[in-house]
Amino acid sequence: MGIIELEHINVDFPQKKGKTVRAVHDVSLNVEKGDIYGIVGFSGAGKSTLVRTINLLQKPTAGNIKVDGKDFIKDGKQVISNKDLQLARRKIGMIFQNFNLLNETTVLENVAFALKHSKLSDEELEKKSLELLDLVDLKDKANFYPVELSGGQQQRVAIARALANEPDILISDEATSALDPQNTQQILDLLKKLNKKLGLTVILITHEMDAVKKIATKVAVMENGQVIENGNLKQVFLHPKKELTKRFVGGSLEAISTLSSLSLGKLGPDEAVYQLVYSVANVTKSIIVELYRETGAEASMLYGNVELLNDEPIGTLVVSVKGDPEKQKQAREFLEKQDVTLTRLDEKGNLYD
Ligand SMILES: Nc1ncnc2c1ncn2[C@@H]1O[C@H](COP(=O)(O)OP(=O)(O)OP(=O)(O)O)[C@@H](O)[C@H]1O
Repeated sequence: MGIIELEHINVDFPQKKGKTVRAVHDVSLNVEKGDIYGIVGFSGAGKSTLVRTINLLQKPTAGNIKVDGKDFIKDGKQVISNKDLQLARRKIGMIFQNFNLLNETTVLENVAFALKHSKLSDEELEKKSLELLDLVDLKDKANFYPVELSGGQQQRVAIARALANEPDILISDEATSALDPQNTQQILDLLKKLNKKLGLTVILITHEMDAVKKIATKVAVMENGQVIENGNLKQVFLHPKKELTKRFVGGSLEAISTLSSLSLGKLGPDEAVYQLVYSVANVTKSIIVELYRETGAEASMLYGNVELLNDEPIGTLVVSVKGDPEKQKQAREFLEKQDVTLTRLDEKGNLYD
């Protein structure tokens, strides 16, 4: 049993003249307790609308929703009372791209605000808020105002506030999108720490595959309101089935920027660029050397990197293979037989089509 079970969810928005927009279309997802579940897709894919159904900030038009064993929606109808929903929502924290902090109050008061419904005394409230700030390493900023903090620090305050009611689930909606790479890394590290330390289940909505690669255990790719591919991160990353997923996986920002800085110019008919993604543990021999030995085709390396995908080393190589059409064919056949995910790229690092 998953902590979040979504079955056949539709979300329709009525438009003028009786038309409707289907923002979420027949989505089923099962999130297990302790998952860091990445949901990726371009802007407008339906990510936010989908996750807002989890706590019924957005009511679905059809489908079933069950959270922590409790039915929220059955056949598109709310079956949880509003009072129970209010309590259940406290166990689902949310953080957003723009932090949503109260700028006229201190960091400490921002966190304490989330506990205003509790019966804690002022003293207990302050103690608990300081503990939460300690958890995100910001105890020393308790009396600062949000504007006096960096973006990354403001997001950490938002995380402390989201944790005030000891939620089981934290929904992060593009929480790192407005941050620079260093602050992004800090927030991702913090989410992973909270996942490990508190057993927090995290839903990570993002348009950046790089964020998902760093911490997610599972991933769902959305397009036009639908989940087009989902599963274990490594499985999806190493064996993407859909073109869009390949684009996200292959769209390693670093590889693309390296390729564009090389300014290769239009590729000739005797040249092809390939991206190879593989598990370092499985591929021990040099594919480039073997390629030459087997086919006589020469490959030069344009980009190479090893990164940790959820703590497992994954290699990415971008190579340019030169040779006449017959050699190209042999080279491609050889590469396809290897234990790698092969994607052909154009001179700018985009998918070749
Ligand atoms: N309240 C609404 N009324 C009408 N259409 C809406 C509404 N909310 C969202 N949509 C539409 O639903 C689709 C999905 O939007 P959604 O915000 O969920 O996408 P997203 O993947 O989260 O993108 P982004 O990252 O840009 O928010 C879009 O086409 C959007 O225009």
